[in-house]
Amino acid sequence: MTTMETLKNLPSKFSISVPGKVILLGEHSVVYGHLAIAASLNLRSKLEYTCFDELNENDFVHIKLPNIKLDISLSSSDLNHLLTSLSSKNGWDFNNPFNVDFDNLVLGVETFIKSQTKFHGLETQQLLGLKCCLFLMVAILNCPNQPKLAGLKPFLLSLTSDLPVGAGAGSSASFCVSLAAFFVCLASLREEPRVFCLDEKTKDLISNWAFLGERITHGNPSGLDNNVCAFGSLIAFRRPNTITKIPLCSGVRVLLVDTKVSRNTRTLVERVATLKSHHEAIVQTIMKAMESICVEAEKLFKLLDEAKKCHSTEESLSLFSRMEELWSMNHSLLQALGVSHPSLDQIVQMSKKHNLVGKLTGAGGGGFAIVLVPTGKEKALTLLKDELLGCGFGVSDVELGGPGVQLHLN
Ligand SMILES: Nc1ncnc2c1ncn2[C@@H]1O[C@H](COP(=O)(O)OP(=O)(O)O)[C@@H](O)[C@H]1O
Ligand SMILES: C[C@@](O)(CCOP(=O)(O)O)CC(=O)O
Repeated sequence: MTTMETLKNLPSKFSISVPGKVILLGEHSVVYGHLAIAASLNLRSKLEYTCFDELNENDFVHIKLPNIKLDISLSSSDLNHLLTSLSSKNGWDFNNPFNVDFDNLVLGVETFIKSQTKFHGLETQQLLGLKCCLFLMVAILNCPNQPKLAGLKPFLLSLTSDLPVGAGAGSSASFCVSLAAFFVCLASLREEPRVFCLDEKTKDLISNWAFLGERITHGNPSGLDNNVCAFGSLIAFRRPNTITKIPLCSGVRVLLVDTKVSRNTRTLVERVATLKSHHEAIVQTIMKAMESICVEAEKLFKLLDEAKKCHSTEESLSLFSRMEELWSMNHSLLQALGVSHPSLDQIVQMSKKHNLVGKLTGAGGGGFAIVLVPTGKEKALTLLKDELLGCGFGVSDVELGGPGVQLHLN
């Protein structure tokens, strides 16, 4: 498979891949405008597009989402029905996702879904996935000033992911960025000149569209997840849209530990909002401390990069040890916000026994913990992995960084 940056015409088949992410520091406080640090993962989602020349009225848009066991067909008349359900009177512009009449468009998509008996009985994850998909399709492909949905050739969109759904590894952002990239690509290739270039400006547009998809799933997302999935690498992020790429010393590794406890990001973000409304000054103080941790960590990552480049092992080890102190403090502050879970605390304790440092990642309440893997601690890591597996947790040793959204010709 060839990775491309530019497409000059719409091929009959192509695919898009997008990484998952791991938040290293600053989850939750990032929702309130504080700094956070996150990295892309080497686990990816892959969206495959296949276009059909023959018109099949009953299977005009075929969407396969095997990770959430959803396989649906929309006929041409379903599509017309979907478009007539949209009640937004305001125009919006493909290049300006934030001008979209979000609430009314979502309402239109919901009305359409409710009107279709074939969608009755879908589970929450399936409904959310379908809602995101249809919303991004109509919002991106059917801007009132340049309607592009009518006149499309029938196509199959199939999206599979290496990422566990709903565990804090960014499956939802990776899903939304994949969809946004696909529809932005289709929209661009239907206009003269028919060129789609995956440059930084386009990645920003894709990320902003994906943010609206994330709003459907999460309610009040910070924007961190869609940005790190779109741009990849290691980034420091501040709401609404300040992104700083941090040079990534090669081979920064973390152990992802799956508690196998399911949780819901929206509920956890709401839990913190409630705590904040009850104890404004205290929660603000906790969040300011998280901000300071992230500012310090950003500096340490830069120093680590330099130390690694100079092969200064002693300096690297001392910087890793300071980073571990920051991770440990961040976990305790998240505990204070009420978003940890006994299984997450158990993983942090087990890591400590082996002289390693872990913390929760993402919304908390279950999902994943991450353990920092400094150079030279291989033996401790192996022992910890065995112990974690023995307790029924899942482990995967992952390298941080790697490309954001990519385009592939099959
Ligand atoms: N591979 C996928 N296929 C379809 N929908 C997905 C996929 N991955 C994520 N989603 C959507 O994202 C939601 C999970 O979001 P969330 O709970 O935030 O999990 P995570 O922390 O993994 O991002 C699912 O309910 C589903 O709607
Ligand atoms: C809690 C929060 O900071 C991170 C949520 O992460 P996740 O989607 O659960 O991995 C929310 C956000 O940034 O939108």
